[in-house]
Amino acid sequence: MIELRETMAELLSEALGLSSNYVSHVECMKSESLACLYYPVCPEPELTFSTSAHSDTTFLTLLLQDSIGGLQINHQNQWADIISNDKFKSVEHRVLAQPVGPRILVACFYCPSSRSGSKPFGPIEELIFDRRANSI
Ligand SMILES: O=C(O)CCC(=O)C(=O)O
Ligand SMILES: [Fe+2]
Repeated sequence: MIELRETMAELLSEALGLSSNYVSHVECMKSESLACLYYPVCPEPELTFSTSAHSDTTFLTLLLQDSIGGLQINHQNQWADIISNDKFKSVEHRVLAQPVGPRILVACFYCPSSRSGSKPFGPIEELIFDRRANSI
């Protein structure tokens, strides 16, 4: 997972047009926690959700899931992502209950290091769009 984090940090940095070590350097995904999720078979999935709509507060979530399905994302809502200044949004998603299964997956949540305490994170300076400079 550590190697995967380093690779993802490099790819995310480059996708933002930043130097490849940028995300790693600011330590916004320095620590990770794993959750093993188990969704039992639901006899009446149309009456409920496995997980209601939400967006993760982590910097990045990676999922290793089986073939049962059910995860949905919402492209319509405009959620602000203060780290990448809206370039990467925290996508709203939910999980439908399934009449088959169980559904089993592992979620890895990447967060700033707990050792960085209350270190504030703001928009990446290089990504701040100056409307005044572009209005001429
Ligand atoms: O079960 C899933 O596919 C997603 C779980 C999830 O959204 C979460 O743990 O934050
Ligand atoms: Fe989630």
